[in-house]
This record gives sequence, structure tokens and C-alpha cells, in this order.
Amino acid sequence: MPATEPRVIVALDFPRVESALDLLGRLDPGRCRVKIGKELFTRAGPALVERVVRDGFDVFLDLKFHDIPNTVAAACAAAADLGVWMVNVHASGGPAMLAAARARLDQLDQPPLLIAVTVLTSLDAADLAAVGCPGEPADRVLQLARLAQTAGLDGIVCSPREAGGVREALGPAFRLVTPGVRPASAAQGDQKRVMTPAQAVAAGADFLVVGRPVTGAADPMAALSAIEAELASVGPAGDRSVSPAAS
Ligand SMILES: O=C(O)c1cc(=O)[nH]c(=O)n1[C@@H]1O[C@H](COP(=O)(O)O)[C@@H](O)[C@H]1O
Repeated sequence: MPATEPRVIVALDFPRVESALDLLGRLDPGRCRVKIGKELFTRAGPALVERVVRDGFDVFLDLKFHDIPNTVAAACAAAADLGVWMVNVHASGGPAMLAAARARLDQLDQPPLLIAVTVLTSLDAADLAAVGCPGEPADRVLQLARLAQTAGLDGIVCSPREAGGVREALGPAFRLVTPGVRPASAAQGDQKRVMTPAQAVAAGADFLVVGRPVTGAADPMAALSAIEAELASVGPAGDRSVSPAAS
């Protein structure tokens, strides 16, 4: 992606809609993207998504669809109707579900980017074993990333720790969206597989999803600026000169 494209996606995870609107009013659509996830969507609904799109933001609608193929395909179409830039589904929904979502969005002139969540960044190897998937998160991420690429998805969500391996295996055009991003001074919270912003980009991440390090900071705009400054220090790393088709 071009080095000038905003890499940071601010996760608007707030218990009050007013708090999200307050931060949005201070953000610049040319500077960052925003993510509307389950918390804000459940409180404010599609009308808020449409409003944020109207305000000029690229919106990642993070509802992590995971259901039977027909239901997920229809939900993706509904998300696209809101004008969002990116939607996500769980890769573990399987090949037919991924293919159905892809086929449905392919009917549109300007579909949003379709991204598959691989292994949640809050899980480590012990958590995976507890749900019947023993092994290293990196191996499972790569397996699910291959599945997503084969089904024609535009990229995946993974932790920055797996970005390097996936990038090497699946090439420069496959979008890597990484939450689990923590500036060195930030609390890890419930995230188990994390890296700093600079490390994430150096590893090959295209987009960094950042929530609490910005939204929970005493001065969110200063926290965002510090992340941007850290990314600027990485230079052109990650600039693989691939233009996102749908951005
Ligand atoms: O799909 C996501 O965005 C996502 C996937 C994942 O594996 N881990 C993950 O943290 N996320 C989201 O990314 C955001 C991370 O927020 P912070 O941990 O506060 O930076 C949250 O909104 C999560 O819902």
C-alpha cells in the first residue's frame, strides 16, 4: 500500500455513544480509519455507521460474522449497503461460508474489503487447546489465512506476531489487519499476542487496529500522534506498492 495511506484504524469501543462521537469529532478521515464493532453497533446501530461514512471516514464494520453460508452472505450484503470500507467474517466458518460471502459481495460494483478473522489476538496456545485446537497460534493462523486466500478474500485479521510468516507465504497483495497492537508503555489488557506499532508494520501489517491505547488514554489525540510518530520512524517498511482495489 502507498506509504501515505493511513494505516491506523481506531477502534471506537466506548460504553457511551456520546464518547465515540466526541472522539470522532476530533479525528481526521485523512489521517486514520475507524472501526465500529459489536459494542458501539449494538448501542447505536446502522444509522451511526451511515453517519460516520457520510462524515468521510473509511469504516471497518467489525461484526465478525460466523454462521451458515446463506446467513453470512446476506449479512455481508447488508453491511455493504451501509457503505463501509471493510467487513469481517470468521475464517473458521469454513470454505463454503467464505465462498458465499465472497460471491455475494462480488455482485456489487464497489464491494467493501472482505477480511477473515483467523485466531483472536486474545488467545494463546493454551486457550486454543482448551477449545480443541491444540498447536501454535501461528500455525493455525497460517492455515486459516490460506483458506481465506483460496476463497478469494482480500485479507485476514491476525496478530502482528504472525504477520511476517503470513506475508512471506501469501504474498504482498493479501491485506493483513492486526489488532494486538500495544505501544511499549501501554497496558496489554486481555490481548495475549501483541507487538508495538513499529514492530507490526516492520512485520508486514497493512493496517493496525488500535483501541484502548488511544481511547483509554488521558489525551487520545496525543496517544494517536505518538503512534503515528512511531510509525513514521519505521519509514517505508511495509510499502509493497500494492494499491488496495477497494479503498
Ligand atoms: O477483528 C478485530 O478487529 C479483532 C480481532 C482480534 O483477533 N482481536 C481484536 O482485538 N480485535 C478487535 O480489535 C480491537 C482491539 O482493541 P484494543 O485491545 O483496545 O486495542 C477490539 O475492538 C477487538 O474487538
